[in-house]
Amino acid sequence: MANDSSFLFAGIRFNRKKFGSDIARFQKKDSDKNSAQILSAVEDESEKTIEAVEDKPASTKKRKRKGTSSDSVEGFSVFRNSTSAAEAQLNDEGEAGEESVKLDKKKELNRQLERDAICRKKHNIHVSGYNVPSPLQSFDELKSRYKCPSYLLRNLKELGFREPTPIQRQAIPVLLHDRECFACAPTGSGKTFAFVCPMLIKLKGPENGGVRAVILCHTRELTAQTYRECKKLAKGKKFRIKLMTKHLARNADFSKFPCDILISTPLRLRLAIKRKKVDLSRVEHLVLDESDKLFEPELFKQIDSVIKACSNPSIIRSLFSATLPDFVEDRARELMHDAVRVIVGRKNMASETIKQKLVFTGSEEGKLLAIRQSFAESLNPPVLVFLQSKERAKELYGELAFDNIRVDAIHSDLSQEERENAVNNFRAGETWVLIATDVVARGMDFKAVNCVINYDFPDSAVAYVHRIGRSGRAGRAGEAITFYTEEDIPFLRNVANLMAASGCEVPSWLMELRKRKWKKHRPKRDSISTKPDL
Ligand SMILES: Nc1ncnc2c1ncn2[C@@H]1O[C@H](COP(=O)(O)OP(=O)(O)OP(=O)(O)O)[C@@H](O)[C@H]1O
Repeated sequence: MANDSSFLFAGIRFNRKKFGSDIARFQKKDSDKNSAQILSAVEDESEKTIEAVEDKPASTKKRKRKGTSSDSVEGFSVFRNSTSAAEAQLNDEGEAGEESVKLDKKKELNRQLERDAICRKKHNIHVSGYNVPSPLQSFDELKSRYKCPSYLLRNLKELGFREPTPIQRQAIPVLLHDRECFACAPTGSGKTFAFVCPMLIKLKGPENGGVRAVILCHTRELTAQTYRECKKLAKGKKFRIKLMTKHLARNADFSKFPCDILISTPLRLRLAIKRKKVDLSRVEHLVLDESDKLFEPELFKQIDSVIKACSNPSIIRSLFSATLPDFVEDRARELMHDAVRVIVGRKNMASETIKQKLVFTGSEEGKLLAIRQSFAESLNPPVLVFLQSKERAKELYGELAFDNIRVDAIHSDLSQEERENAVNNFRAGETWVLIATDVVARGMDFKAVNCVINYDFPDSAVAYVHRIGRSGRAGRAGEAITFYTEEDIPFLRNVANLMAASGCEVPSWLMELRKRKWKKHRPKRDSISTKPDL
């Protein structure tokens, strides 16, 4: 397991055993030799990963699909091989020019390609698409390359962001070049700033005349958190950033008050669209955060109406998540024009900074004993405990509420105010143990959660990755404990695979179990109680 912040700045999934020779190579001091070697390693990979040189910003006014020839990259279809695009650019420019100018340009282009390749290799960034902009070497380049305003640089400093995370290095330039983008990077790796930063730079300053940017999140809690983050990053500039509340969705007329950035759940925004209270035809930036969740059937209708309402032909859409199933990639390709695909580490992986453990509890009663024993031995708050339903969350709360620990619960049966209080108290450290359903499993940034306990086995690999990702954020170490009973054994191998892939030690017998298709495993479980049945 990687320690401290190395994960944050180096991406996930670096199998040290497998790539031992590469590590040795990277550690050599001779930088010329080093970069040449890395470059050749990258070139070796060029059939798998397309690296590209920084290009002029694409025209946003009338974006068309640039070619439909699709090559297979890492098993995925991409829009066009960007290596050939870089060469094409050279040929175009060179035909009329002097031979020496052409040569100089070629050299500069190669140097740029080399720098990009080294940076991407170092940070485990994989890109595909046509003419992918160069990654950021540092936050300083926000100023030198993109004239980032000083208020934003100041806010970055205040927040203590010294270096861009891998997703920020690549996604920010992509969006600043007006390219649509779908991105997958580990939980807690700074995806929010990766889409808010280019949005603020592009919007420049407040303007009247309708909503200019929309961020969609799947829960109210996440919209509130994103709103707060946006405000922090925009401090010093008078952007009108609005959080779509129930009241606004029902009553507000957005044509009557200015709004630069609107943050909403799809349900609330759809309601406002239906009531003709909001006009999205001028939206220039649309972000779908936790995009795979938004594309699930129960939310798809709602986001579809938002996407249709955002009818500006030069809109830039982007999709972000820590998990990117193939069906979302397919949707993204249908939806987007000339998009860039950015993957940090490997898709759908758990974060490497989390120490993961499986605990056999035999029965439901065994789980209750195990959690009590674990808290009695060492309770290291804050701790998040996940259950498969609100009924079970209430039951566990009923059991632990009198155990002399500061415990609270959050689930969909609570009012909005109660949910907000539960989140705020947990953030403030007043609640030590927060019992939750999957309502806070994605996107929520509770700083320094020491341990996530999967009291109930998660119902899918995606749920596992997001739940445990509430811990081990921003490069910090975290812990995840997953209880399992007989009923969960068929799915153990799937968790074991995720554990092994993120560098955790897994007993060999687990890896010998059969793999099962893991779809919505939510068995009926005995109720949680130590009281004898009467
Ligand atoms: N460049 C940076 N340097 C240090 N910390 C950062 C940087 N960028 C973001 N962070 C911090 O990292 C934490 C996680 O960021 P964020 O919530 O955006 O993660 P995420 O990738 O969206 O996670 P999830 O997939 O769970 O939604 C936040 O507390 C944020 O302030």
